Amino acid sequence: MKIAVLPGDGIGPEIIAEAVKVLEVLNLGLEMETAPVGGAGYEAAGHPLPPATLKLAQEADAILFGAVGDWKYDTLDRPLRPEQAILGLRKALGLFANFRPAICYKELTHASSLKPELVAGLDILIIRELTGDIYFGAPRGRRVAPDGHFPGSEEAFDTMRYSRPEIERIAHVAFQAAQKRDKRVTSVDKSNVLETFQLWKDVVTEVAKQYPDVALDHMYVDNAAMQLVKEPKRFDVVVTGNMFGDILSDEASMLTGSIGMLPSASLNDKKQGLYEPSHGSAPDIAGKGIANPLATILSAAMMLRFSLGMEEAALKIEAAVQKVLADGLRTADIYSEGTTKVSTSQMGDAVVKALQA
Ligand SMILES: NC(=O)C1=CN([C@@H]2O[C@H](COP(=O)(O)OP(=O)(O)OC[C@H]3O[C@@H](n4cnc5c(N)ncnc54)[C@H](O)[C@@H]3O)[C@@H](O)[C@H]2O)C=CC1
Ligand SMILES: CC(C)CC(=O)C(=O)O
Ligand SMILES: [Mg+2]
Repeated sequence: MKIAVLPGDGIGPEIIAEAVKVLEVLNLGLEMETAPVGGAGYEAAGHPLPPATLKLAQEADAILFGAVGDWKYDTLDRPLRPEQAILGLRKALGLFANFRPAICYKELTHASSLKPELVAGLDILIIRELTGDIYFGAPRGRRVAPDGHFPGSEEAFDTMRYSRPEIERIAHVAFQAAQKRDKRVTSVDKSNVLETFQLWKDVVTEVAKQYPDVALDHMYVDNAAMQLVKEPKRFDVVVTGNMFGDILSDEASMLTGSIGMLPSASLNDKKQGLYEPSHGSAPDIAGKGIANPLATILSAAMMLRFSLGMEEAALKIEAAVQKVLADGLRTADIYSEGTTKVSTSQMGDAVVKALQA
């Protein structure tokens, strides 16, 4: 099994190092090859997604991805910005289905932004459509300013767009995921305002007829954002578009204690997948050794489960994460009084030790 390891920028290399440690100790015979991506790709090869990195990703059985981006690249034009690397990989590999499980470990109910009783036992699965919507819709651009200057500063536009097949396939993914869980799907849209999401709602409703065992409800995204903090346990599977899913998953992460706890899997129809934490490159804490590596380690577990068929090893990693939390080890983002604060690498070492026990 060949894994493309793409650490990226900011805390990317720090958290990926811990996930790699964890995979190595399991001795699964994985062949891991590292390549630069994002700002690191730009520095090494003049492009955030160098052709050699893309080729490695395309030929791998799975991709383990850190994060890309740094404020210092904000002045670059869009195709050269580090973030284009992750968008480009998602598009090139057809990774349309993004799974973001928001699980509140019982040890972290007090680290959540909500009252412990609201999040105890929380287990939501956000399924975000990942290759459509306003992040990819054409046309987009900036109008040339009257003085002929380009990019112009007069007007800018992006296009929100979904086609029926795109909505159908993500709806099937959501209903099939719900069948293995609590059999409830909430489809989040903005159909009271947007044509795109009227189509979304119609198509999801049609697809639901093929899954009579799953209960479907619809919710506007503004209300969903509110319900997530009011009564998060009312949700089981949430299915939504690319942008709403991006925003709601960051919000949901705070129910689990930290964005450093939210893993993700991005799959195509061949089950080839890219696995990354749901957070970004966190330039504000990069290089300090304080980032939480657990979202990345849990993403590696999802990789073993979804792309490599190694369920047992995935369960072992998840149990090891639970053990280190039960032992009271916490990175700064999930620290609370009475627990032991550890660094990024100490957290990774603790997971490794739990796996060896
Ligand atoms: N998939 C990707 O590569 C993504 C890249 N980005 C990029 O990352 C850069 C920073 O973006 P932000 O909006 O600041 O989002 P971010 O997710 O990087 O950080 C938001 C906040 O969460 C904290 N945080 C994030 N991950 C953490 C971890 N593992 N442990 C502890 N704290 C953590 C950060 O310190 C920061 O305070 C930007 O360039 C952005 O475009 C953002 C999201 C996803
Ligand atoms: C570059 C962004 C679209 C990445 C992001 O925020 C995400 O995937 O959560
Ligand atoms: Mg995001």
